[in-house]
Amino acid sequence: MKLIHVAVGVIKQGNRILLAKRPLELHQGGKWEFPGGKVEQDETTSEALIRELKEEVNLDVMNTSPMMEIHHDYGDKKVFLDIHWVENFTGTAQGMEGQQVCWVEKEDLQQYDFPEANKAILEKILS
Ligand SMILES: Nc1nc2c([nH]c(=O)n2[C@@H]2O[C@H](COP(=O)(O)OP(=O)(O)OP(=O)(O)O)[C@@H](O)[C@H]2O)c(=O)[nH]1
Ligand SMILES: [Mg+2]
Repeated sequence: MKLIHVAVGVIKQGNRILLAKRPLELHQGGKWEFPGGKVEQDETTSEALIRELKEEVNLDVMNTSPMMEIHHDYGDKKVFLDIHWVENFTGTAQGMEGQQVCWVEKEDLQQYDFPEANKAILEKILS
């Protein structure tokens, strides 16, 4: 099975984190996620994330910093999530692909339904 390298951004503004809802037709559709997407050839994780965050939520990101890496096997798909903190950006978040986005207080994150692989990310954010 192919391994998918994904750049994932935990976008932070004060005590709030940006979440986006995955479109129903996609893998893990209907769940909330941290915005991001596949890393393409010849791109660093940070470059991929900066590109994806512009495309998906219209934010202009200056830089990102590594937070953690997660390998997860969904059975139908294997993912390598390369997660970065994103704290330096400008613009107003909006779902450019019609997806819902929202800023959520850290303490309220556990009320949202995330893909299985995201458990460890939540623990890290709350630690
Ligand atoms: N962006 C993002 N992807 C996540 C998270 N957690 C998680 O398991 N994933 C998985 O990472 C994979 C890559 O997501 P993606 O947005 O780049 O790709 P996609 O499903 O849109 O596929 P496509 O671009 O081929 O249509 C998906 O299988 C998704 O389920 C997360 O928090 N954020
Ligand atoms: Mg994506």
